Amino acid sequence: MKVGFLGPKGTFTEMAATALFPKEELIPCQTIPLSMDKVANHDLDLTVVPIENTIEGSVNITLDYLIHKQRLPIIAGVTVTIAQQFLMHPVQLEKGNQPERVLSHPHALAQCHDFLKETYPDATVEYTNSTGSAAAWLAANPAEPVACIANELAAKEYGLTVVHQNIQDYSSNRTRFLVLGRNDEQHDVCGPYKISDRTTLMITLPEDYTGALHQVLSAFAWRKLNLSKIESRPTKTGLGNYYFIIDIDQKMDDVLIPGAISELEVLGCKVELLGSYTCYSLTDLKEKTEIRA
Ligand SMILES: O=C(O)C(=O)C[C@]1(C(=O)O)C=C[C@@H](O)C=C1
Repeated sequence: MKVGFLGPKGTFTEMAATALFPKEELIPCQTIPLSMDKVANHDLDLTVVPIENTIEGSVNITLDYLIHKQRLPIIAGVTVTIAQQFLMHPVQLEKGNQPERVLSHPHALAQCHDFLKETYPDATVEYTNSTGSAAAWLAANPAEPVACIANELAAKEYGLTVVHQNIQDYSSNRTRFLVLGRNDEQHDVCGPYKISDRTTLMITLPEDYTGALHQVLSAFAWRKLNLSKIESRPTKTGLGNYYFIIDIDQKMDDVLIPGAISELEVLGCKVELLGSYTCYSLTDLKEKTEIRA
């Protein structure tokens, strides 16, 4: 089986993909949308994509591409501890150079904002497609006084030195990833620690309907269906038009969730099922060693 991830080697997405699919062929992709296109075109069987981070919130590119461009079903979820490291090329360290620029993925740079402001206030930041691609750039440009933010896997992969460890501004830094597949195929995911089941729905409210969101939430509340996330994103059709992504803390059943969906449809809402799946966790494995003191 071919499983895509945001490449190159050494990204957090690769960590998530390796944990869920240790025996499968993992294929690095340049961007998240490209990995989703490849699943739709049958070049890949599955892809692993970041969806939500404890510090930075939703990964909008994933959510928007999933909703508007490639509606791939969600097969599984996995939460990973995110420990960011400040890396430099050993050649630069031998020369005693300070970094003039710091490269990384926008989410990784945002997760380390306080650290950068306090420790390297004069360095400019530059965005890359992933933490791994920032590390790969450093490896290919040893003469440049540049640092990057990436993980320990990337330091090993690209021969870089960890100058500062665990530099994220909050020790509880976690990212949740989704596994996306195709409608017509079933896949076994073998996660390290199962933590919960989830059903994700996309709900579009009828226009100009007073109290619509309240009624939507009531349909879940009186059935005692626990919601772990509710998120609004623009429909992209006009200012003020939103849809809601709702995560319910259980798998699709025969009675409660179908009942809530029917009730919402009677109210004029459009309800689409994005997936009903198991969530795994990698965070318990390294929790104690990776948290910043
Ligand atoms: O650049 C990476 O290493 C990624 O896997 C992407 C990504 C993200 O999109 O948020 C994943 C986890 C971390 O939060 C930082 C970056």
